[in-house]
Amino acid sequence: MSTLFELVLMAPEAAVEMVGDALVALDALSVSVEDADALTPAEQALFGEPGMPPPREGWQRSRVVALFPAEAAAREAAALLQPQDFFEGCQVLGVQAVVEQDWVRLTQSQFDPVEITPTFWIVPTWHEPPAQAEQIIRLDPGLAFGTGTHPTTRMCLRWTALHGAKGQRVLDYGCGSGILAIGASKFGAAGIDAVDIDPAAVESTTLNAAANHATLNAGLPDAAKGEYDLVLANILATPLKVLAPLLCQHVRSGGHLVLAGILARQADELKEAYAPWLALTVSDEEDGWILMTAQRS
Ligand SMILES: C[S@@+](CC[C@H](N)C(=O)[O-])C[C@H]1O[C@@H](n2cnc3c(N)ncnc32)[C@H](O)[C@@H]1O
Repeated sequence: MSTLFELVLMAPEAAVEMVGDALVALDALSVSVEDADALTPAEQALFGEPGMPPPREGWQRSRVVALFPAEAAAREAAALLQPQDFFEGCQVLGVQAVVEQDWVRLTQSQFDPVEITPTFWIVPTWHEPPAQAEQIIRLDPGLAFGTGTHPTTRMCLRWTALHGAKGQRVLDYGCGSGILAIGASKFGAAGIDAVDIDPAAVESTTLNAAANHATLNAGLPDAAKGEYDLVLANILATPLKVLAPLLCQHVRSGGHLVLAGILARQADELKEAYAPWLALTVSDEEDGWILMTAQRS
């Protein structure tokens, strides 16, 4: 039995779906949109009682509730969503612990093996791998962000599978569960650093790497050192823009930068942010999310 953490926010009608996608990208265990009757008295004080006109034009009188396995994950999601210009008007109402329940069983029932390519699969430990799987990442969802169920993670893994990583030095920046770093190891990377601002993610990456017999160094962001053949970063557009000089400086001549967590409509602002160092192009797209990549000359 474990405690779940609930992140509750209000969003403009036009952004509710995108906010939901972003929360899924941050590995919320579930995201639901509730109607106005679900507003607590405190929320009603902020947003008006049910039946009243919306506080602002275009606001949906409902709240978005996302469940996270850890408080740090819920607070990180809140911090990432709040300042996004795309989510302007989005207001975080709070993060709170909710009733204890057997969320392990809950999440297990929601995760099946995930196909990245016909021969590359993410397989929860309680499942048998499919017969055609040649490269397999064994991962139990819920320990940290990154289960392979979101398009952003899948696109990064697919890129690695298609391009290979044999003998390459790889940096997974914002490693979460370590899934991208472990994926790179399955394709021959040698010398992998996986870093995250969240110590729980570093711990989870270490555990998942051991379970997958992947050799890597997991640590906080300052563990990223020098130049890499491949830099993978699946975060969100705003932090990716801030991180542009740092991430580019880690790409060696001839090496690749692979970015995810970007909505299709954010492509131009990302290109602009990276233009002083690298020319990003859109390499893949799934469900409105894009993969942007660049090769250093
Ligand atoms: C969407 S998850 C991606 C997890 C995994 N790499 C994947 O592809 O599924 C983003 C991760 O980036 C981390 N993160 C967010 N901002 C960061 C920053 N400025 N520096 C390092 N890590 C960051 C978060 O803690 C989270 O684990």
